[in-house]
Amino acid sequence: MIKAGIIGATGYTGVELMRLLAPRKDVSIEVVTSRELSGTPVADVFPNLRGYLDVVFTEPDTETLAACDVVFYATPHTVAMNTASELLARGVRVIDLSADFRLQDQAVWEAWYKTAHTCPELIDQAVYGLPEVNHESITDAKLIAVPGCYPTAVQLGYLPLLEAGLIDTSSLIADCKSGVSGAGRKAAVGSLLCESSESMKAYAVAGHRHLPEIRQGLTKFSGKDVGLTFIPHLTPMIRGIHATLYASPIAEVSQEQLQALFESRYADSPFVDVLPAGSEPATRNVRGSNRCQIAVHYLPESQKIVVLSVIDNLVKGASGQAVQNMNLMFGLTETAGLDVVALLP
Ligand SMILES: NC(=O)C1=CN([C@@H]2O[C@H](COP(=O)(O)OP(=O)(O)OC[C@H]3O[C@@H](n4cnc5c(N)ncnc54)[C@H](OP(=O)(O)O)[C@@H]3O)[C@@H](O)[C@H]2O)C=CC1
Ligand SMILES: CC(=O)N[C@@H](CCC(=O)OP(=O)(O)O)C(=O)O
Repeated sequence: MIKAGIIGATGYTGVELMRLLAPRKDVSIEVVTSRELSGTPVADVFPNLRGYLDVVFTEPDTETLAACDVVFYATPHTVAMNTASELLARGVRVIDLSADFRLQDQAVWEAWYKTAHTCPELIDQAVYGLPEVNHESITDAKLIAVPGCYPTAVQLGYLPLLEAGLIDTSSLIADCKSGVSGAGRKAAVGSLLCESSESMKAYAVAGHRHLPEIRQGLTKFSGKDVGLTFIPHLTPMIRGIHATLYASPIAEVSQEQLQALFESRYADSPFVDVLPAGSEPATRNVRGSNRCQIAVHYLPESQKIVVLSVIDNLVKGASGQAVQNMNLMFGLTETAGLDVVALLP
């Protein structure tokens, strides 16, 4: 039985971790933290978990958390970097859903997150938790940096093209849309129903903190510098990321060749579903599931490749991917507890 702790269990990703882990017979959720709701039973706040999880929120406390085999940080950026090293020193495996250990260049991280990194010595030890790329190293990892939601959708979409060296890397364009749960559960005017429904807008056009994370991954896949324009948009849905990715081939390509490339690259990836040629994936078809659905199109008239990639930001974009990493770290079946069909409608 794997003993698990969740720091920040009242946020959207924390609640999603509880939803995915509570029914499992091979995992026991021992500690769930919330500073605000310490002392309150989980089911009083989240009645969907009644009968599945009989624990009480507690204050985050290293001593209590150290009794776990694995601790998930479902906390805002800059929390994990202050206490993860104590847990690791006590033999606990750490899976961080925030960005504290995602960027390998400390200076770049500090520039984008606008603060000094308090635990730079762990940056090199952290494994970037994208199993479709780092499957082997995740198995041996003690500390996982779970990728961000946009970076998951964008990297999985561009990966086969970059590894195969098929596209011009100097001017990639990632046009991305997110549901409002991506902004977290904290009260914020922009997340109010009256502000976010019946409307759609781009944001962080001048620079979003996922830009360096995506660029870091794409550069590794291609072995070349990558020029990337990444524009996120807020859309009036709760869950979902839709990424439309543009690329120019450097030599002649065909739809059949691209389709075969994507299908063979993801043949052994249980959570990447390459759709038939001509498909137009929708976020609703991955809602609540850990799947990334991808369609690749070649447009002969403009000579552009367009990849469409959709995920649920809270599942493959965060908590589901975190559980996928846990499964690999503990030698379990990669799909354990994640074989869930998307919710429709
Ligand atoms: N929402 C999404 O789609 C995605 C989120 N992420 C990342 O996952 C992390 C969590 O996101 P999300 O669930 O949306 O966030 P929320 O804002 O919904 O929840 C944050 C949680 O962290 C706790 N918390 C806040 N500050 C601290 C602190 N200093 N120490 C301990 N606990 C703290 C809060 O509880 P309390 O204050 O009561 O302690 C709360 O439970 C973030 O880093 C986010 O960037 C990644 C990918 C997608
Ligand atoms: C819609 C929305 O606000 N999305 C968030 C990104 C989601 C997320 O939390 O990603 P990180 O883990 O990297 O922070 C944003 O743009 O800030």
